[in-house]
Amino acid sequence: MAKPPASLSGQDVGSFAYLTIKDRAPQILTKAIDTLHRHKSEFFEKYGEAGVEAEKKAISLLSKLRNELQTDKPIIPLVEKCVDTDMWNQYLEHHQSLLKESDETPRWFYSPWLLVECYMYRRIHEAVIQSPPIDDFDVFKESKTQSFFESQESVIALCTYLQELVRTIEDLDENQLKNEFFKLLQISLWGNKCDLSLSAGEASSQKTNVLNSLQDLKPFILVNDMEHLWSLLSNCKKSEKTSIRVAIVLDNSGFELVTDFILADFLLSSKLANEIHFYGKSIPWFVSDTTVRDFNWLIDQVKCSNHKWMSKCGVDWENDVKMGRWVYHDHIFWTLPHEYCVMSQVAPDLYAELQKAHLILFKGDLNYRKLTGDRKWGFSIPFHEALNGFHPAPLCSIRTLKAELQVGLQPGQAEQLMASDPTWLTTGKYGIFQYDGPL
Ligand SMILES: O=P(O)(O)OC[C@@]1(O)O[C@H](CO)[C@@H](O)[C@@H]1O
Ligand SMILES: [Mn+2]
Repeated sequence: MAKPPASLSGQDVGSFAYLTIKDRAPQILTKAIDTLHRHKSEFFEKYGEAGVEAEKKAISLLSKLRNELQTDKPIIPLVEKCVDTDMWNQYLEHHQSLLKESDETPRWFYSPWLLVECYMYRRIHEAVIQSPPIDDFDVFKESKTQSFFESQESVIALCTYLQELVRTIEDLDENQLKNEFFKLLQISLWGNKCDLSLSAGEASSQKTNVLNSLQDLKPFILVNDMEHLWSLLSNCKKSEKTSIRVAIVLDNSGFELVTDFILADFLLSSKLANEIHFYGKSIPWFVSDTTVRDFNWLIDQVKCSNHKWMSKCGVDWENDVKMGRWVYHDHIFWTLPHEYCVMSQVAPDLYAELQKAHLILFKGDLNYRKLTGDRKWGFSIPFHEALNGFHPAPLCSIRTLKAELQVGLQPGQAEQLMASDPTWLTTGKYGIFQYDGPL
């Protein structure tokens, strides 16, 4: 197989990668510092003077990190011993060894964007865990919570819609069921517009009822493989398999996670699946990504709502978890900088787990970058080729475009988009359902 193309990187001045490292990353660090500041009295109340000292330490570590980034210093190894520290440091060494010839060292604006961006979030985590007793503080929790509360109206609309649908689901014919499936897939796609790292942690929520906008948003779906997903799951259902397992590799908490839960609930209620396995992050990640705490917090919030249908959803979802129909997993691989084509070597247990699924849905932009290695692929090379050997089970990326990377387009499609909207790759305005697997 030909060598894959070069990685996206901050070396390309003016590129989205470059601008993310130059502008968005320092803003995210500043916001994290500010959040710690604002919680000072809370730390004091909880831990006394030790809490205040810890807050100072975490802030000084984050300020140092911001300075390293802004002055393009070498990427240094992690120091605090954790389950993933050796793997991280080995990966950094590996990158160092690739550069031996040229006398370079891995640096913020020089190394692959995927590596340095993941590294920044891993260093934020290191700063916090090096600062006990506040070492389990999530600097992004507030933004995630805010994005959920600001989307309340949409959440209520979706929960009400779902409850009505589930009540009459037995009466739907094949075609109606398929239409509902497509609707909820699109809700989950557009839910991905609401991530917080693109807006540098500023509010990003869903204020309008997205159900009413689906028709208008259709032209913005650049690759639409929803039919394949329907064929796959409806054939599984017809073959009366004892278990149909769908894996959802989660992205953002808040509104997007609600849309994923709505889809998951529908998959079970329609018997298109009978087990949903969710994969989340084990540490705070890319501002808004879902951790187990966010997962449980959200179900709790939905349950405690005083809106009848919203709270019914929360009760059902909590029950799905209790009964093992919904299973949450985390694995350190999701917060390593590796592209997914090396998962079978780096995390064979996770790869084997994913192989058990009949379908894997990968939510969001970062998952797409890792699926395709975050490389400068041509716009029309096949998705299968960009996956570079990563085929644990039939899979589909559900993502709005927020990075200068897209494969599998029709010849001429990218050129047309570029002419009509030069920002098409990075604003989250366009989306895809891109499938790879047997047809
Ligand atoms: O994975 P998500 O939540 O859809 O997006 C993550 C993201 O905002 O982070 C990076 C910018 O910092 C971009 O790759 C991408 O747009
Ligand atoms: Mn995200």
